[in-house]
Amino acid sequence: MDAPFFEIRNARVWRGETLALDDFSLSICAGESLAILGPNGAGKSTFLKLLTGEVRAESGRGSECRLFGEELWSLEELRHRIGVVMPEEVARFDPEELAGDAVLSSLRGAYGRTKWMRFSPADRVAAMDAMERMGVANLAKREFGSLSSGERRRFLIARALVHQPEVLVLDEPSTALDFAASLQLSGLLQQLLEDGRALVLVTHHPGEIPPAMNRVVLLDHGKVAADGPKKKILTNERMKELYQVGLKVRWSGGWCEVRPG
Ligand SMILES: Nc1ncnc2c1ncn2[C@@H]1O[C@H](COP(=O)(O)OP(=O)(O)OP(=O)(O)O)[C@@H](O)[C@H]1O
Repeated sequence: MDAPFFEIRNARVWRGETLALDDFSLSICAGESLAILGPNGAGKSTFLKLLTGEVRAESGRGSECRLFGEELWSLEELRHRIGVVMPEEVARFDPEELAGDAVLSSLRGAYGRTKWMRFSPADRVAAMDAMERMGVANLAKREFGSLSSGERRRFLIARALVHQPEVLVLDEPSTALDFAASLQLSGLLQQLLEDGRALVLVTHHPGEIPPAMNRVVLLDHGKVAADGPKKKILTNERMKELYQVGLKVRWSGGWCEVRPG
């Protein structure tokens, strides 16, 4: 059987002087998808940084943190095995550069600026394939800065997919998207799940969790507050406890709707 993609036990993670994750335990199987929710400051980004190797858990005290079964890993290897999509990456591209180069440059670990880079025909096919999967191949020759926010977000996902990663990690992917673009994005994530792609989705909005994603983990004050099938986890009572306001949860066709209640 494959080693779990991610396994952490009894871990503490410090961000500066703040204990961001405490007594933190979580396991994600290879190929498994899940959504992570929690209030501001709950530790979601810190958890993502653990997944991508950007921060490390405190050693000792019986704690353990393994990625792909290993306690030690190289960031270079992780970058190929885990595709990460962070909306703030958009700001790293020259707006005048071709959108397709945003995807190609990912193969060299760069953000655009492909002028002096060499790419093989196979690289170009891989980039085109990733853009086609995201429905943006026809925009490859447009300037990156001329794209809508939703189109740019699709290019970011194509950038991550070009490495054929084992898992795609998305940090609040609908940030700053309008209503229609964020609905389209959720549909796109549903499609990726249906194609067998493993996703780890960090979001503030339960309504963005695609129907094909069943596991939900709630974080609160640096700890796992709940973990399980979404219909058991996203309940009126639990949402009220977590966000300290009355909320009503409804389900429709596998999508979650949360209203004041
Ligand atoms: N670089 C840092 N230095 C000091 N403290 C930090 C740093 N980054 C995060 N923290 C603190 O760690 C805690 C967890 O932060 P984190 O960003 O992981 O939460 P989050 O759930 O992603 O929040 P949000 O929903 O607001 O993005 C917070 O108390 C935060 O202030």
